[in-house]
Amino acid sequence: MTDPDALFREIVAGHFLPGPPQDIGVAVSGGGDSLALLHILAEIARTEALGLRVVTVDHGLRPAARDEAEKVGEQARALGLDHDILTWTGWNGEGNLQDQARRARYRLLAEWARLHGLRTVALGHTAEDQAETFLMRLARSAGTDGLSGMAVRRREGSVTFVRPLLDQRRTALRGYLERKGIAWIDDPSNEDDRFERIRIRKALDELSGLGITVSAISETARNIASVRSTLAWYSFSEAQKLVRIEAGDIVMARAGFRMLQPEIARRLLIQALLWVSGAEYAPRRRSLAMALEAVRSGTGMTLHGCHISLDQSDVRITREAGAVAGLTARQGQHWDGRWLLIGPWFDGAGIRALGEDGLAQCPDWRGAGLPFRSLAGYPSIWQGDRLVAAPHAGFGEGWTAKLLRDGDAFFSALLAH
Ligand SMILES: Nc1ncnc2c1ncn2[C@@H]1O[C@H](COP(=O)(O)OP(=O)(O)OP(=O)(O)O)[C@@H](O)[C@H]1O
Repeated sequence: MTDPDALFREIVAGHFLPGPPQDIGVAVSGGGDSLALLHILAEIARTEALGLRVVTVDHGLRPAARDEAEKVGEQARALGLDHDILTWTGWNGEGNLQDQARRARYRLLAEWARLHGLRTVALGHTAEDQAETFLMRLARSAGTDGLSGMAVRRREGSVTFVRPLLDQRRTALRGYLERKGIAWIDDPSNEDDRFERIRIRKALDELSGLGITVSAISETARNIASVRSTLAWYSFSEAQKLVRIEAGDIVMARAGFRMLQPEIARRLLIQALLWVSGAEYAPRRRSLAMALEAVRSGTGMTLHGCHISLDQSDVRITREAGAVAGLTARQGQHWDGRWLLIGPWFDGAGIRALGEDGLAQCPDWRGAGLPFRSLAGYPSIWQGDRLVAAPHAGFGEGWTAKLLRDGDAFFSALLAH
């Protein structure tokens, strides 16, 4: 009979080895899943060239959380590992708490990893987490992206999050901990019916009687993920043929865009809107459907802080001047998250959108090759009400605007999403 503990080690090790020696981070909440992950990794690290550093996020939401984090610290130290506690203090009492806490956690984990030079952070999600995520997304009528579930690996900037236990069952991991005599913490919010995830977890118990089991759902998520990869590949490949980047605009050949399958066109448009606006989320499905219809009928529209316009040959996605009208920045600061202005800075100079009023002062704007409407959303230098320079509209000497968003990122994001 196969030793179940050895099997866990083999499965987890397969995500990190073989390869050159490396140090990885392990995010441990103190719950059973992540604690099992910690101990399995520690066993692997005993014989392999794998360095571990452990981290716990204290969300500051429950008084006991600090204590629990300290307990994780004790376990880590007993294994001879360094442990850090990161504290989140960001909740303003508004919005979806669980969602905000999750986002903050990933942000803190990524910053922590960068600080310690770790390129990889392991997370303890299990097949149950995957099934719950799938059902939650089903409730929101998700498409292929959402129903693909969580990825085993997900890159965020220079840090990759890895979920080596994503195909493993929670009970099996609890069995591992029990065999080793390791105690874990049951988070009381795991019983709190106010949280959707908990209600879904309970519903899953019922559904499994109908054959809608954790493993069936996980397998479906994997099937859909495979379709998603195919769609992502075709989107990338079409983008290579149709898309060019002009200054800060995404421009797509109109005739080619018309010929795309609706799902591919949708993906290209989402990515263009995200790249131009810098937004974290895609627009809602309905808004996107309207935008695609507007492109098809040749009218264009405003969406997600961007303007979609058409001429004879192209579809252009540009920053909407109105969305950046109130944004200002000073020397050395980024404007609209993507522009840096370089030039003869002086006291009192500031950046803002060129706007129609600014453009009216740029007699040579046509020479720039960008439409009037686009140019209005580009950065310019002002001293009070006086326009000093508008690099994209050919106004003012000695100033350049450096685009900080990498054009390649547009194409690679099509593959990643
Ligand atoms: N407070 C935290 N500190 C560090 N890592 C965390 C924290 N919360 C969650 N994680 C990481 O994210 C993974 C999944 O998060 P989830 O919200 O399912 O955690 P959990 O319910 O606390 O479960 P677990 O039993 O895995 O610890 C965890 O396994 C762990 O790797």
